[in-house]
This record gives sequence, C-alpha cells and structure tokens, in this order.
Amino acid sequence: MPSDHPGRGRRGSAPDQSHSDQSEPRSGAPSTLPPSAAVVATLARLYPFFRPAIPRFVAGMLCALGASLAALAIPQVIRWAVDNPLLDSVGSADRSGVWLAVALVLGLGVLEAAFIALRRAFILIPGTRVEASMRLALFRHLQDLPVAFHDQWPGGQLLSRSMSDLGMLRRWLSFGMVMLVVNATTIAVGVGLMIYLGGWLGIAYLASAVPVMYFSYRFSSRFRRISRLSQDQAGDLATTVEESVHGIRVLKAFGRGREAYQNFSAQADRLRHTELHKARTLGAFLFAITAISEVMLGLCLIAGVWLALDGQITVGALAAFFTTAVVVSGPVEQLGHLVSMTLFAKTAVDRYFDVLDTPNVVDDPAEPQRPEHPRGEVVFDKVQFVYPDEPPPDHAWRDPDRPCEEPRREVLDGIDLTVRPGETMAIVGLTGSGKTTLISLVPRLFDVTGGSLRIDGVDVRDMTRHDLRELVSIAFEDATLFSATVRENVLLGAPEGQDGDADLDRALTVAQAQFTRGLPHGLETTIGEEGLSLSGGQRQRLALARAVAARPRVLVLDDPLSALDVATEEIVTAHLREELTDTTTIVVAHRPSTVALADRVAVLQDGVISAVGTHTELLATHEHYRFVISSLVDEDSGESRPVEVSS
Ligand SMILES: Nc1ncnc2c1ncn2[C@@H]1O[C@H](COP(=O)(O)OP(=O)(O)OP(=O)(O)O)[C@@H](O)[C@H]1O
Repeated sequence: MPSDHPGRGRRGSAPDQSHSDQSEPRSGAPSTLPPSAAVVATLARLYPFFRPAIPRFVAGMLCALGASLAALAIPQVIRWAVDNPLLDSVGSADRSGVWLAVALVLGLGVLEAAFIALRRAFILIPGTRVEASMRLALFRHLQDLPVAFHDQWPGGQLLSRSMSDLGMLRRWLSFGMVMLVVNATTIAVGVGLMIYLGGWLGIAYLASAVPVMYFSYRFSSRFRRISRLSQDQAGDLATTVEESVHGIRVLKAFGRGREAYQNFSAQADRLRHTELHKARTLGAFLFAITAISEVMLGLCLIAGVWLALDGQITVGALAAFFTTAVVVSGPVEQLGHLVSMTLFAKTAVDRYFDVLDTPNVVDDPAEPQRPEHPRGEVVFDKVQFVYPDEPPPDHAWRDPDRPCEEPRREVLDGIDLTVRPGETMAIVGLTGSGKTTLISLVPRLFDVTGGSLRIDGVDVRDMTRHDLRELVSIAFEDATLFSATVRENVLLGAPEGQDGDADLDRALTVAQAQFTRGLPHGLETTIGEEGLSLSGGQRQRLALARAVAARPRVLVLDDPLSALDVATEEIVTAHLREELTDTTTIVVAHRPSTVALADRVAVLQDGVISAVGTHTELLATHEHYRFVISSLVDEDSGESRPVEVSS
C-alpha cells in the first residue's frame, strides 16, 4: 500500500527504538554516522514536505547571497577609493572620484537592504506551508494510529511535538537553514577576498578555522544531547499541565493542589536546569569562536600595519582587508547560533518522526473483504489478547525510575463465543476480567493476538476499517463529546446520504435524550469542552444516541447506562429492545439491571467464557455467575431490584 503522506517511507519502517542508548537521541539516521552526517541525514527526511517550497527557498537564498555579495563588494570600493581618488584628491580641488565612491557604497548598501527584504518575502510563506503540511500529516497519522499507541504516549509529548517542535523547525527552515548556507558562502568568499587582499594575513585568518571546527565538533555532540533532553522535558511538563487541568476536580476534591504544584514545580525546575546547562554550553561555544576570530584579527592588525609600513601592502588593501574582516565576522559570530539552531531542528525532526514512523498495526488489508449480506453474526474463535508492551525503556520522556519491562499477560486466553444475528448478549465478569478488552476487539480498537473474530464469516482484520465502522458502532461508559453541536455529535457516525433528521429523531428517542431539544439553541447548541457542560447521565445518553444513529448491524455497549437513574434506564432499555430487533448487541453489564437487556449472558472468567445461557439458567447452574451477580448487586449502591430477563 502506498504511503499516504509525504515523509513516511514505508509502513513499519520505524527505527528500532528499543536498543538505542538514551544518551544518543534516536533518529531516522543510522547511528554509525558521524554527528554532522547524522544531522544532514535527519534533516534530509524533510525533503518530501519541503519539495513544493524549493523554488521560493532557492529564490530567497539567491537574494540572501546577493545581499552578502553586495556587503562584500563595499570593502573593494573602499580599497579603490583609498588607493585612488582619495590619495589623488590630496592637495587637489577635484572631489569627483570621492563622490563616485560614496555613491557606489550607498548604492551597494541600498542593494543589500533590498535583497534582504526580498529574501524575507520569498521565504516567509513557504516556511509556514511546510510547517502546516507537517502538522497535518502528524494529525492524520495520530488519528490513524491504534488505541494502543495513544494508551502508551502521553498527550503532552504529542502536543509539544506537533506545536513547539514544528514551530522550531519552521524558524530553522525560514531563517537558520538559509542563513547557514549564506553565511558559509559569505565566509568562504570573504576569506578568499582577504587572502587576495592580504596574502599571508588572509591565510593566518583562515587558520583560525581549525580551532573553530574543533570546538564546533565538541559542541555539537554535547548540545544535541542537551537539546533532546530539554525538548523531552518540555513535553513532560505539557503532559503534567494537561493532566492537572483534566483532573482539576479530583485535585480540588482531595485537596491535592499543593502536591500537584510541588510535582509541577520539580519538573519545571528540572527543565530550568537543563535550559541553563544548554545556555551555558552555547555561551561557552560562542565565546570560544568569537574570541578565536577576534584574537586572530588583532594579530592580523599588528602584522598588517607592519607590512603596510614596510610597503608590502597598500593602505587601501589593508583598509579593505579589515572592512572585509568586519563583514565576515558577523557571519562567523552568527555561526554558533545557527549551528545550535540546526541541532535543535534536528532534535525536533527526530521527535516528529518518532511519532510519524510508528507503524499502524491496525491497518487495512491489501485485499479487503466484506460480508455480502450482513446479518450481524459475531463469532469469537479461540480469541487471545495480550496488551502491547510498554514503550521501550529508551524513550527519553519515560520516567527512568519506572519499571519498563512488565511481564506480558494474556487478558483473553481462548474466547469461544457466538453471538447470533439480532441477539443481545450481555458480558458479565468480575472487575478486571477483560470485558472492555473483549468488546474493544469487535470494532478493532485492538487486534486479536491469537485466534480470530469474524462478523458474518469475515475476519474483521480482512475488512477495511471504513466497512467495519459501517457495520459496528460502540458507546463507552465514559462518554466523550466533541466541541460541536448536539446534531453534529449525534450524527458523527451516521451513514452518509441518509436522512440525518430521521436518524437523529430516532436516536434521541431511543436514548431518552430529548432533553437536548430544550437546550438554549436546541439541537444546534454547542456542547463539549468549548460549549455547554452536560451531566454524566446526559453525556451517556448522547453517546448512546450517537451509537444508535449510526444504524449499525452490531452495536457494542460498554455499560452505557451506568450514570442513568433506574427509571430512565428502564425506559432506555425498553426502547433499545423495541428498536434494535435486527441489531446484534453486545453489552458489558456492570449492574444487574443492564443484564435485563440481554437475551443471553456470557460469563467471562479467567480469560475464557466459562458459560453462556439465560440469566435464569446461569443463576440456577453457575456458581461463579451467582457470585458475580451478587457482587454487582452489592456494588450497585443498594439497588437490588429483581432482574427481569426474557429469553
Ligand atoms: N490499555 C491497557 N494496557 C494494558 N493493560 C490494560 C489496558 N486496559 C486494560 N488493561 C488490563 O487488562 C485487564 C482487563 O481490563 P478490562 O478493562 O478489560 O477489564 P473489565 O472487565 O472491563 O474491568 P471493569 O469491570 O473494571 O471495567 C486488566 O487487568 C487491566 O489492567
């Protein structure tokens, strides 16, 4: 299957992250490369995103080069002016040569300024486009990645990668990369001119490049490590902010604000120390290269004056030599900042591709199948499931004190269960027995790790995810609503091209969510994070309405009525039984009243289905079922009304 976004080579091409050393940041580049080659190899991965912007970048770079050449031409004019019109005008009234030199310097200055303005105009827009397209690719990939990935990655890490890392990259593309090329060219041309003007003086100045290169080499490997650490710590900090904002009610209710603050403060302090360390490392490097360049210029000045007095160099050439040195010294001093920016950008690219390279293991098959006449029969055939490993220990954002290799455990260990078309099957089991895990396999939130799960004879892994979504819909106990209108939230999964209003009416009635019509703007009221807040029971009813509106063949419900009062639950239950006669329903029952929905009940025990039958049969014959039901009655806040089950 072709890669569906630029920058992604092939599915499953993630670099092996499990064996890398934390001190060496992970990247798409082979780790055997020397640091500078690794930087180039990593940044080269941007090419697919960068390609459309190349013409404008090249134009911008040419403008920047033009500006540098204009600046470098000024010393040549000065040299000519000092050695010719200026000397000629001593004791003469003719100043025309001097005025010409002034006009030339002015013209070159204006040209330099114009080139700089043009450079900005060319590069600003493509830089933002590259950033936007990379952000889009990341978002699409995040949407595509399976639930297991999102279980493992902290939200703050994803947030910081998609926002601050990509912002950093844009700044590097728009400024750092361009100026790196331009400054390197300016230094090369400038030093060439200095050799031309001052002979050995220029060569002596060039010799200062040797210690500069040595310091650059040492600096780059150290700075890469620190910048990776600081970006990862910033991501951790974002995760902490996200968690404390989400959990603000719990923190307030338990009076844990102080602890949360202390935890945040410790993390912020760690980041501050890393930033200080980074700034000191950069400062030492900048000091070294500036000092080397300045000391060398001072030595050149002494030698130059001596050579001029000896008549081996003209005063004009000496003036031009030092004016050129001033033009070159700017780029030399900037080089340190640009190198650090480049290393920062490399880290940002590494962190970006850490996510983008994560293969999607819940993927569409090469040759998809779909049931010809969907009836809604669901068959679990020796299904096994084990949750994926924790993230590898070298993930820099992981807490190094946390154990990494936790033993893998089969949550489901040979599930055999057939749910007949149109049947309602309740899944009952003790807390942690794997009920949610079991039903999550039906819409492929996770893939089975053994055995198979078939709908109407077709393995769910052989269907496209789109086809599967049309067949199966799900409502969770923890109802998530999006910042959108009631209508948009409910019709989120409704089939396209059907009468949305009819689906909406039916779904709201079944889920007893007519209260939405009384909201300030009725069904057009915005709810969710940015809109009106709803109660837990109201949210659950909307989530149920959303699942019903999708008109699925198979409806999967993870205790979706837990927050409803008994009377409302009874009405919803009755409507569901009435409306869903053709729909196969698998419902996780956490309270006896939910079992009332079911035609049959499956008991999940020790990773297998230990019994299937009607509630009455199981009560009479299955000891573990009696135990589970009695514990559910206890849990159910004293609500121990008799359970009515039709079979
Ligand atoms: N994302 C996950 N990653 C790793 N392990 C998980 C994950 N989700 C659940 N588990 C583990 O799998 C086991 C089964 O969890 P599951 O949520 O399926 O149980 P459950 O029967 O639905 O529980 P409950 O009745 O409390 O909702 C538990 O031991 C749990 O710790």
